[in-house]
Amino acid sequence: MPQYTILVVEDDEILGNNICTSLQRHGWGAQLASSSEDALQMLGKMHPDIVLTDLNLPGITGIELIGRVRDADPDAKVILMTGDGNVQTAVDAMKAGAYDYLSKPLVLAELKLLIERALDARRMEKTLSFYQNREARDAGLAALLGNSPPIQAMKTMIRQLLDAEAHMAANDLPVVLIGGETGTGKELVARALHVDGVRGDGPFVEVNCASIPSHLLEAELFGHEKGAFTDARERRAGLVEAAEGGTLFLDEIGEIDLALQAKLLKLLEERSIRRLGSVKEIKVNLRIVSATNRDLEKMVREGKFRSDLYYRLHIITVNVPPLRARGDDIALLARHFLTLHARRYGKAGLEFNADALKVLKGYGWPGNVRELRNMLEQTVLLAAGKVITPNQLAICPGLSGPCDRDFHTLDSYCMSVPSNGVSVPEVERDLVIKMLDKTDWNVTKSARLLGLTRDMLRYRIEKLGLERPEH
Ligand SMILES: Nc1ncnc2c1ncn2[C@@H]1O[C@H](COP(=O)(O)OP(=O)(O)OP(=O)(O)O)[C@@H](O)[C@H]1O
Repeated sequence: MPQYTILVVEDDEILGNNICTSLQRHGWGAQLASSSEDALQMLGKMHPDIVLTDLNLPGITGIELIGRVRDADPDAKVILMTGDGNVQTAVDAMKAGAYDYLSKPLVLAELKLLIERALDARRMEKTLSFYQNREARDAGLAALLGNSPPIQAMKTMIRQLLDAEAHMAANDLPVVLIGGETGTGKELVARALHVDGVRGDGPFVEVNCASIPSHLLEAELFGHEKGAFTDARERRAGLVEAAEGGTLFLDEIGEIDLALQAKLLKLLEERSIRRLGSVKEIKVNLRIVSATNRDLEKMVREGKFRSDLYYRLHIITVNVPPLRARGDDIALLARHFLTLHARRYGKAGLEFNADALKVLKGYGWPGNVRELRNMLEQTVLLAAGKVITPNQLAICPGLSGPCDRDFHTLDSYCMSVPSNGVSVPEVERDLVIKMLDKTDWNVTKSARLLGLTRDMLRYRIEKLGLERPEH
């Protein structure tokens, strides 16, 4: 199925069919409507990316149709084909909300270029609205709960940084590297820097460098020209361009390979990119924040991470403390997530008893805040009464106390073999779900921690019919 669809509205059937054939030859889906009325009916079923309409149509005119399409499907881009070359018509079309216009007789190469541009714009808007919707759900620093000394010290440092940045030029903000174990809240910190900072009105574009295979990451980041590689059927802007005026958050920066590291260095140094297959430099104006749970210094020593990139990335470093070092914040966060999940599952009034709080505080939390949140979801789901006791907490009692083990070791500690037998497929399912929860459905990371390849894990996710739960 073609990735993009175009609805052509043209009452001259021969011309309309010719346009559709030409568009299909470029790999786009195209359908013909011979009147505006037909087009409006097809709109609901087809949800085209682009509506290419003639001006002079019987019944509803092309200009009127533009407004109707904008009302019915605001995401579709409308291009008007005008026969008269009249400037006023073009102005009316743009006022009505057209993306652009073309004069007849059509030059197919021009039409193709215009459609590529409109598709680019549409893709970019989609990306931005996705990120902006996500962003709207989260506040800035206020969303980072916790009053323990290490969290307070971190928040103070962030506030000082934001204060200093308020007096700086927006395109001169220092690059920030956020460090900390998995699940500590690095992404929340990155969002806080964005939302509470001078670029708060711009987009926040997050790229998880670990979840995109490295051969695709470059194209995702920098975009590509048509034909730059086998699958590059369209010209596409990358996520760096999508972050223009806002923040580019490179999560799990330690996972990118050395070749791409060189390109990132260029972005940081020259603030410009080149789409794959293009010779044109595009200047970008954005703030770069990155995060990692890896020891980048060690990676530099081992030759796995470029030292020049490392020095560029960590001009300012924010270290997010592990949950086990946050004392009373554990109880505060636990109560917060208990209330949150209880509301979701319609189980108001849940509370921990004193022993449960003691167990929570004494546990090592290798998966940090994410583990606490996920664990409590299960607790709430299974809770029969109002009071949560230690045995309702899905943590391994043997792990109470500081924990410095990795996931592999941890899970092997959690294994017990019931005397009435165990089903291996069930264990497999359980293990996959637990690991995906632990990594917030980061397939690459889960695969690594399970000792599988990404494809093997993907296969299992499909086979087991697993879907990421909505939060
Ligand atoms: N201080 C906090 N207050 C409230 N929620 C928090 C806090 N810290 C983390 N969380 C929540 O815990 C979860 C994990 O946080 P986040 O994704 O920011 O961690 P991370 O360090 O970026 O993880 P990873 O290293 O795996 O990418 C999220 O749901 C986040 O909202």
